[in-house]
Amino acid sequence: MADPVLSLRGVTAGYGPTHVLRDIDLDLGRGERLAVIGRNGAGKTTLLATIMGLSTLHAGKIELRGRGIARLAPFRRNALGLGLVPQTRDIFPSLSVEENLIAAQRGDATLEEAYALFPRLKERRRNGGVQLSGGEQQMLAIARTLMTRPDVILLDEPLEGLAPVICAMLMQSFEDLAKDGTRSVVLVEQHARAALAFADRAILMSNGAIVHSGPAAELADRPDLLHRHVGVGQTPKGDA
Ligand SMILES: Nc1ncnc2c1ncn2[C@@H]1O[C@H](COP(=O)(O)OP(=O)(O)OP(=O)(O)O)[C@@H](O)[C@H]1O
Repeated sequence: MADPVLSLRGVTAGYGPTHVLRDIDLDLGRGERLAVIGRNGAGKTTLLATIMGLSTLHAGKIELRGRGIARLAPFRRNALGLGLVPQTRDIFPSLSVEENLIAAQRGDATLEEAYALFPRLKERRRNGGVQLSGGEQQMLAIARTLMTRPDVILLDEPLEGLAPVICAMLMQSFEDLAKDGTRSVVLVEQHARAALAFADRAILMSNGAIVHSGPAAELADRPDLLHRHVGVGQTPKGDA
């Protein structure tokens, strides 16, 4: 890939002395949509954590726009354009929606942009984080990350535990985020079908390694691979 925005080479990482990721090579193009698929414990969250600097890097290189970032603290990586929406959402429950957004604001990011993406948050702007539904909390978590002006957005299982109608709304927001082609979006999802329909390219992870990488549409036509590598109950057809 010519001039990837993000590049990992020979990355082995984990938590303390534990090794979880094994020899990961990955390039992400500018504006690319990448789906990361795999069963529970495959290492998907650890991959995002490693890109953000939230795990222990044992070996390998991580570059953002050609600059080595492996030694930088997470907040420095965020300032350079990496934004993580964690599975835990990490909103401030005691602050209002608007206060949550302002607390995350960096540079010329505006509340209007966040509210344009999620009009529901504007309606709920004076509500406390704790008063929000699960779907609204996820919208707030995504909007908070957007307020840091990332050009690479890492989404960790954003659909988990949410009703189908909310999942559809969130998938539409990811389309909106990616549509002008300047932001790259990495979507970790157990809803394999939804993730593959969104993505340009997909990687399958198993046991801390990338076991398949290719066009998302191609993987969508490989029920054998999806069956083997996506967790129990994730039937390849008819998944949300
Ligand atoms: N903080 C931690 N300390 C030690 N080991 C961890 C830690 N977090 C995760 N692991 C281990 O790393 C492995 C990969 O976990 P990870 O959360 O990256 O998988 P995942 O593919 O994101 O799965 P899930 O869908 O359950 O989040 C698992 O064996 C897990 O037990």
